[in-house]
Amino acid sequence: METQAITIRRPDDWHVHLRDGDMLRAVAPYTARRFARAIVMPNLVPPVTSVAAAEAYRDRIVAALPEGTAFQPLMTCYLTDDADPEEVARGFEAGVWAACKLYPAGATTNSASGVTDVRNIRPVLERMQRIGMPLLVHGEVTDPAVDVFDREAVFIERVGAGLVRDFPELKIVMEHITTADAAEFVAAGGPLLGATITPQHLHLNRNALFAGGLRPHAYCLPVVKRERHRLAVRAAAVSGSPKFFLGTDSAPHAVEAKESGCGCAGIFNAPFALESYLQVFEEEGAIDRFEAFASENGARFYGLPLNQGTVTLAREAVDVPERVAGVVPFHAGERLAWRVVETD
Ligand SMILES: NC(=O)N[C@@H](CC(=O)O)C(=O)O
Ligand SMILES: [Zn+2]
Ligand SMILES: [Zn+2]
Repeated sequence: METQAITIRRPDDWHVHLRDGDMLRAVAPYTARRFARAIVMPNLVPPVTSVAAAEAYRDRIVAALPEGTAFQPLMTCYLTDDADPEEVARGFEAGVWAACKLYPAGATTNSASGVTDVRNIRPVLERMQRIGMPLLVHGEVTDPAVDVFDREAVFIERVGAGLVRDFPELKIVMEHITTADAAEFVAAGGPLLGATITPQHLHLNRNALFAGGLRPHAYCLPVVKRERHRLAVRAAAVSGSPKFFLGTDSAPHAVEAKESGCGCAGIFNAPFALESYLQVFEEEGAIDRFEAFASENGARFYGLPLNQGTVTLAREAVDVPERVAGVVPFHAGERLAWRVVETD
């Protein structure tokens, strides 16, 4: 008989953009109502590069949530060319930072201060390797000669493979993987190499960008790819391998910033993320592997305890509104098959 409901251990989101100010207050509750913890991206303006800035941001996140919300933001350090190994280690050892984030300069939203050449951060990476601090990677080259759709695969060739070779004891997460190349690279690596997977890269291929006209709300980075890549990423997500885990990359932008002559990259998927992922696991005949992907693999990779609470989803249709918190959510106007009915 068809599964009618599923209860899983309370999940974590291993990659989210909570933003700041009014946007933070508007969107953070959607992450906190579902996830016990989240790895919070540091690409604010200015970026979160110091321990003091991370602590202040963490306080603003907690203050943005309803009183008594049990949600733990896990902060990250935005690496720049002149990142200081001492500051990085100090923040990690003090329990402020859970990881460092590598943005190749210019690769994505608010990455202008990112790293221009990984050789510039070798001392930081050596230190991170020594203290067991994970490196989270936006894995795209920025070379304008490289086709936008090839930037992840070329990053693996030019940068990723070297990182894994030169830092064999460093925990590395390839964030928001989008290609068969990335899925294979991660699967072939050792246990210290993992990857996060977003809902949009499981649902959409690049046709979605042009379905009946230009679709800014399907635009994120890395951009969605060909169908064969979507299928490879789906296969990785449902494979049962502990190397792949949930990271929504929920990345809200104001409607005017998306629907523009030069629209921002990012999809706001926090409100219905679990419903969206579960639909994919069901389509792939892998409902029994959903809990590991959502609630276990990431925590084990990071070396953190598993959560205690649970979330229950039932087979009940839910209509995704056109706007949530004033932002267009992923799946806007669509009907999803599963609904969260209980969290405790
Ligand atoms: N994913 C996106 O398309 N956008 C993210 C940045 C990122 O994760 O690369 C954002 O901050 O808007
Ligand atoms: Zn990114
Ligand atoms: Zn992101």
